[in-house]
Amino acid sequence: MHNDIEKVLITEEEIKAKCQELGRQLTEEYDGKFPLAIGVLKGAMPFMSDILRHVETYIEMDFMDVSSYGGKMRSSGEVKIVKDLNTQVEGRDLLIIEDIIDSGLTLSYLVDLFKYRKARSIKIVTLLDKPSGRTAKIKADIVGFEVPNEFVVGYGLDYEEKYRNLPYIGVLKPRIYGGEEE
Ligand SMILES: O=P(O)(O)OC[C@H]1O[C@H](OP(=O)(O)OP(=O)(O)O)[C@H](O)[C@@H]1O
Ligand code: HPA
Ligand SMILES: [Mg+2]
Repeated sequence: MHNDIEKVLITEEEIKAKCQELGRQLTEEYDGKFPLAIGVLKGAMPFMSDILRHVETYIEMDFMDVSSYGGKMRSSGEVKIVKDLNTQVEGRDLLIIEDIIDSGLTLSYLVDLFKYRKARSIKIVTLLDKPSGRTAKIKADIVGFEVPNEFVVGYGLDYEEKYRNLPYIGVLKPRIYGGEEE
């Protein structure tokens, strides 16, 4: 698996330190508010698990499973709800947790949905931001790292459902996705 990676963009140590830093920031932001943290499956799972362990105030967790890439490298443009929340969001302070904002289509769909459901406030924390991929008008409130215009894998992010369990963020060798070898 590690042999499929051409280069590491963000190391395991850098991710750990960032989760600590952002967790502290969220503790200050949400102290006394009991927000609902919403993890966007499947990609946000490792980041959500690591960042929330550094949030030292009451927080509720729920999950939404949406998919638009279907394991591929380009968004289908259509966001599908695979699993909805179990929690009512009306009047709640929401914290959406994402692994990456690329085109922004997933998050703009979710933000619209939660506004329609009358959330009190909506904030977004994302581990990665790829501004060059953006087609929808959406911005995260908290960003871990900015990444270049490359397809990245690891720490939740997949290519054809593989590599989510890598502890770092990297770029695949071109032969893995059928490109030219370097
Ligand atoms: O900004 P966008 O272009 O919408 O891309 C970001 C979304 O795409 C990926 O999810 P995907 O649909 O691949 O589902 P997954 O998390 O199950 O891999 C990623 O986890 C984000 O949720
Ligand atoms: O760069 C990416 N990698 C993996 N999944 C993704 N979903 C949106 N962008 C990406
Ligand atoms: Mg995916």
